[in-house]
Amino acid sequence: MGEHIVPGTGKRRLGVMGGTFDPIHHGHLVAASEVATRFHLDEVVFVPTGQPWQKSHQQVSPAEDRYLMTVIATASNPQFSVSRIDIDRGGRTYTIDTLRDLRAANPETDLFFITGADALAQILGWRDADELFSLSHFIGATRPGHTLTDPGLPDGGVSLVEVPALAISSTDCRERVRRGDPVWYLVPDGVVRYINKRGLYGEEAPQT
Ligand SMILES: Nc1ncnc2c1ncn2[C@@H]1O[C@H](COP(=O)(O)OP(=O)(O)OP(=O)(O)O)[C@@H](O)[C@H]1O
Ligand SMILES: O=C(O)c1ccc[n+]([C@@H]2O[C@H](COP(=O)([O-])O)[C@@H](O)[C@H]2O)c1
Repeated sequence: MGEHIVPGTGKRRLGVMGGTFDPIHHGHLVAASEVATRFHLDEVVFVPTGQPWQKSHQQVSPAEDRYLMTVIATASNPQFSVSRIDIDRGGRTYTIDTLRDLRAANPETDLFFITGADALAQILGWRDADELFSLSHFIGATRPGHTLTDPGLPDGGVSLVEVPALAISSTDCRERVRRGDPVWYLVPDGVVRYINKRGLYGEEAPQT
């Protein structure tokens, strides 16, 4: 365990950044970019959740809005792409389904699932946690306010990596918009404009 580069197998290396992305912010983008460089990834695919079951107690913006914000935020980076698989599958989103589908669509590819320290600490509570590690390597990225520790995950299945710390959360971005405070420079400019255009996070915001 610890920060190390997983030895190459000669296969294509695909990073997978799953998230609710409500909205996507620069913390997500910096984590993906840093991990891509350190782990020599060929591509990072961002996968917005359909229904994030662990956030069922809170209101979540429509999947199409979260998907479009993710496309806008990643469009200028040739190494980044966005997948609709979790949205189009329907129902609650489980990472085991995400990885099975990506594995089926990309047979000659090594998968690297990227999570923040908060999500990494929860993985043993995810559906079919044992099988997750046979489908993908997991990379836990530092996140301000969350300690990056080994939560007892399988040997060799997880790497921890220090990324430049950005104390940004989607929760904070939503609250700032609700209060009328700016989110410029916390999220990409196009995402600020999209939030304004769609009236997200205000009193009249569209809901799922
Ligand atoms: N600032 C950040 N630095 C590193 N990783 C992050 C950061 N923000 C989010 N992540 C990671 O990105 C993934 C997707 O996060 P998510 O879309 O839930 O954003 P969030 O900011 O945690 O949202 P919310 O505040 O609504 O819970 C998770 O693995 C999360 O740990
Ligand atoms: O598979 C699960 O049981 C599971 C439980 C919670 C979160 N996840 C995944 O973790 C990623 C980050 O989730 P979130 O809720 O922090 O946006 C996203 O890809 C989710 O689908 C997955």
